[in-house]
Amino acid sequence: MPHFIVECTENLRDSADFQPLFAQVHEYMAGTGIFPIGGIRSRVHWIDTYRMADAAADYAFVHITLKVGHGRDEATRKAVGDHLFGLVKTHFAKLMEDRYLALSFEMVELHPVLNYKHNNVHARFK
Ligand SMILES: O=C(O)C/C(=C\C=C(/O)C(=O)O)C(=O)O
Repeated sequence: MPHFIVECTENLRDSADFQPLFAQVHEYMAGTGIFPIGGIRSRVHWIDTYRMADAAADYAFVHITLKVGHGRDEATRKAVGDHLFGLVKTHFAKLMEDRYLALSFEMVELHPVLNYKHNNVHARFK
């Protein structure tokens, strides 16, 4: 972790290109100096079964959960969240002009004790 976890409706599969967004997210997070690059992971879960609003149009949504370790103060987490949601909004700005789309983002702190890690990627960046 941190985990940048995207839930995205299947109707965006051809138009939402996540790799450029992930590259920006990783670059920013690593650049803050408070997230170890070897722990940053991003992924998309495509959702093929959903209902949105009145289901009367081809609505789409992207919900992102960022899970981070315990201990960073709220001002720090807020600054990170504000920046990341800004990247997300910019990434989807054109699509937002063209179709119905709901974007949302939340940051979740992992439990200070019940959070288990075993990761040999960090050594590569030492
Ligand atoms: O503390 C956490 O679990 C999340 C985290 C970093 C995690 C790793 O580096 C890892 O799983 O190897 C964080 O910095 O928020």
